[in-house]
Amino acid sequence: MAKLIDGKKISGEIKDELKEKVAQLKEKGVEVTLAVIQVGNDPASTVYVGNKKKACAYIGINSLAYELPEETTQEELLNLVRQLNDREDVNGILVQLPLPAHIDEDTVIRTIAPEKDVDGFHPQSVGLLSIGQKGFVSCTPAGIIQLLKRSGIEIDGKECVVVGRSNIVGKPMAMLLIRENGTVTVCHSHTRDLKEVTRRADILVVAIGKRQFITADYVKEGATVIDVGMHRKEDGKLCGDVDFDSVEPVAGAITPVPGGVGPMTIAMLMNNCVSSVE
Ligand SMILES: Nc1nc(=O)c2c([nH]1)NC[C@@H]1CN(c3ccc(C(=O)N[C@@H](CCC(=O)O)C(=O)O)cc3)C=[N+]21
Repeated sequence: MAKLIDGKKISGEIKDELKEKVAQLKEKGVEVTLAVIQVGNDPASTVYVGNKKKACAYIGINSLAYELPEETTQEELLNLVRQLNDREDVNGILVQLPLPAHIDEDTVIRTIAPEKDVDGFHPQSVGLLSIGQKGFVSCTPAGIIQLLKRSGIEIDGKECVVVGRSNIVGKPMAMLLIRENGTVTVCHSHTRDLKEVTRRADILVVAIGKRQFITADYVKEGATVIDVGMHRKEDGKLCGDVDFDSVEPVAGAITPVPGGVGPMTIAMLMNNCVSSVE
């Protein structure tokens, strides 16, 4: 029986800490403001954006919501980002991804002022992370480090295996685990014997985007398993990249979906907003 890593509870603790910080800042006359831009009305994006607004309201962060139509041109979006860059009362800017196909995400991300890049997606933020200097860190991997630390799971000296090499999860996850003195291996679609590699992991982080792909035979007895995936099943329920029922009996600790990594992503976004004014 694995220990359940409760992302909902831990994210709640972080949000309460941030609420206190924001109240103290308010006493000094400092406000925290996040601008969230959504282009089009993809239902999943609308749910996430709604969750972000709710978290802002709870903590006491002002949120400005920009809901732009699907037909918005790249230049119109860039102009809005530039306006927000120039506004002194806006501390953080988040452009919800994915964007419609006629807009180049990379150009949009590069246009966000690095000091307002609360997603940690700007090349400057990524560069600072890779040389171990202060900057915004991508929220999902930052949240995973918090889950491990606050669950008393040591990273120092451990075999850490990350499955997935995306710019927003896999790569920054590897960087953060290195920073914590883990021994890190990154696997991806060209990895020859995936199972052989994942079975070495003391800490296994799975971000491959394949529903319930990781089964017990990929996991060493007692390993910590972190599931970044999110898929909706035919019955409407959410599940991850890890087959929870298969892996849970062999793992030492495991995150559920929902209630694991997802809520931590939002808590770390809030944390980045607060540190953008500090
Ligand atoms: N610029 C940008 N930044 C992002 O951080 C970003 C994004 N674009 N695009 C989409 C992804 C996805 N994402 C999630 C956040 C919270 C949950 C979350 O709270 N999940 C809940 C369940 C939510 C539900 O019930 O649907 C859970 O796992 O317990 C999930 C996914 C942020 N993203």
